[in-house]
Amino acid sequence: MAELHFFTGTMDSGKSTLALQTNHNHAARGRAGRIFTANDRAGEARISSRLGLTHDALEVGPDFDFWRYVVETLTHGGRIDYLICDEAQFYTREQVDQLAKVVDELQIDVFAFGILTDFRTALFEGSQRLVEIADRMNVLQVEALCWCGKRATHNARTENGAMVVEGEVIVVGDVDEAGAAPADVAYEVLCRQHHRRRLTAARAKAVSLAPEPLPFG
Ligand SMILES: Nc1ncnc2c1ncn2[C@@H]1O[C@H](COP(=O)(O)OP(=O)(O)O)[C@@H](O)[C@H]1O
Ligand SMILES: Cc1cn([C@H]2C[C@H](O)[C@@H](COP(=O)(O)O)O2)c(=O)[nH]c1=O
Repeated sequence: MAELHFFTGTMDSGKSTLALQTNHNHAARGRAGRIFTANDRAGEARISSRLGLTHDALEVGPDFDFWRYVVETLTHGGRIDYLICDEAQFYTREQVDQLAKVVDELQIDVFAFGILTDFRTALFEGSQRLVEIADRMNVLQVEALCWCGKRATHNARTENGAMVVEGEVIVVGDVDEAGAAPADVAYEVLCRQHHRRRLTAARAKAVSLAPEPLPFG
């Protein structure tokens, strides 16, 4: 039986790497797949992992119709055994419903990968629908870590180094490299406590280096 799988984790937890590994393993056994992504950092129609792997992909815009694409491909003699769907948080609710229909009506496996919540801690539309209807939801085993060493569960956005909690939901970006100058817009994974306190690694360092107040009054 085909299934709709949803693999989730914070940014930088290995989702795109797993997406490309999944594709590799299925393709190696002669199965025919299609790879989709939306707004990848590497640019349109590319899927990229921080481990250095990249692959061509089909770009999913807001009007893309998975059901129509698959039916038209099959009608024209193409073969599809599975779909790899990266950055699935950016898909619309309707597109996730189309993926479920592809699984149920055409017996094609779908492997979807995406972050669950945005920088404000609200569910993304595509991820919410995947949580609601996926056959299996898997949290990635490689844990991204907060600067304090605890498991990171939240994706924080920074603007010129300062954490923000208001703004556009979709802003493509990357996590800052340790020690590098902060990008205009970047992301940092944090545990809930430090996300709640807006305590990024840079701010924690600045606070710890601040001189102790003199013990008067
Ligand atoms: N230089 C490195 N050596 C080993 N592992 C790395 C290196 N750089 C990145 N990684 C691994 O790659 C993961 C990020 O993979 P990626 O697929 O890009 O994540 P995601 O798609 O979830 O944002 C990191 O959590 C880390 O485990
Ligand atoms: C939290 C958050 C993230 N994004 C963007 C930033 C990246 O381009 C992707 C996540 O990619 P990854 O492969 O999981 O690292 O999503 C966003 O647009 N809005 C957000 O709130």
